[in-house]
Amino acid sequence: MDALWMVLLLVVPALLLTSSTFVFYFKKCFYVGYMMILGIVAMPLCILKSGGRDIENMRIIRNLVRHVKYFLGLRFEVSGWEHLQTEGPYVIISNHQSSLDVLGMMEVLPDRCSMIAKKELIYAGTVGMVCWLGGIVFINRKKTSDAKSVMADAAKTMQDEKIRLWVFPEGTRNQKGDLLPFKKGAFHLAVQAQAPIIPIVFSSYRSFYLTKEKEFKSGSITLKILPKIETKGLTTDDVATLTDQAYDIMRSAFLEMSGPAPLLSNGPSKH
Ligand SMILES: CCCCCCCCCCCCCCCC(=O)SCCNC(=O)CCNC(=O)[C@H](O)C(C)(C)COP(=O)(O)OP(=O)(O)OC[C@H]1O[C@@H](n2cnc3c(N)ncnc32)[C@H](O)[C@@H]1OP(=O)(O)O
Ligand SMILES: CCCCCCCC/C=C\CCCCCCCC(=O)OC[C@@H](O)COP(=O)(O)O
Repeated sequence: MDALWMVLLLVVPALLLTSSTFVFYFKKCFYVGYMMILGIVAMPLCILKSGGRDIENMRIIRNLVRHVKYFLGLRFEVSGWEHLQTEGPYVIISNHQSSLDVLGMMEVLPDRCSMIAKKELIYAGTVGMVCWLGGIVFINRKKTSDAKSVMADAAKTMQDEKIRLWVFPEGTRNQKGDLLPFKKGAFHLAVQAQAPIIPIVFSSYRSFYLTKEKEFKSGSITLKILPKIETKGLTTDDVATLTDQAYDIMRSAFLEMSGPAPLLSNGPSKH
């Protein structure tokens, strides 16, 4: 009997831990489960601090999430901190590879900064509730007119309440080894708020995180904060050029940091 227990308690987990597929699912489940638990901790803290939905809750969220990287074996190296030393509102734009991006965001998230997210995220259990408490602006990606009016309100709030917003201009997650063409919302937002844009580029996750191959190893991620792009005096007519300008800057930084994209069957097209 004792021998059987020995096998169950030691040998089976040891075998499982040598399977990279098992490690992949284990780490992913751990990540979601642990973030849900952190959500339970965050909710009362946020409500006690500010009584409800408030951008100041992002400080609590940032502090609670920062250690999660250690459990997953991830390291972040950040360069260009000086570019975040900007007073007042701005729009941060970054590439979006996975829900793991949240860990990188929390490494660099400035004060009074929330995000734009798809509205489905509000239903993600305690994480969704915490997103709401942290002042995340939810948009319906399928209804451009609704998304535009929500973002126009957000531009006004940015000016009135000196708020920063983080947007993923690709509009969805992407692990193709290159950036997707940018949507224009982030740039309209910056022009409407007359606020600068600060691009942040995450290096590729492909050396440690491969969803198709079911691999999730330890790894290191570089976050490169790039110089701000001014929008003062720009109007709606300038949005297309501004979008192209930001795309070119971020794409070259991404390729430089991560190496060229792997060959794709139908390569990414610009806009
Ligand atoms: C403590 C523990 C708990 C853990 C606690 C975790 C906490 C923290 C987690 C947070 C995590 C967040 C992570 C979320 C991550 C996502 O949810 S990513 C997905 C959601 N985000 C986005 O989609 C943002 C980017 N998307 C956009 O900006 C898109 O432009 C929009 C607004 C959705 C519209 O989409 P679209 O129609 O497909 O796009 P697009 O071609 O750009 O626009 C169509 C036309 O509308 C125009 N237009 C677009 N936007 C506008 C605008 N705002 N004003 C005027 N015109 C506009 C365009 O110019 C274009 O017209 P033309 O120039 O062609 O004539
Ligand atoms: C309808 C349910 C929405 C997702 C539920 C996932 C539960 C996540 C729980 C813990 C993970 C913590 C990080 C949460 C933040 C995740 C944000 C995110 O990455 O959303 C996906 C969105 O950027 C793009 O989605 P699509 O690939 O375009 O679709």
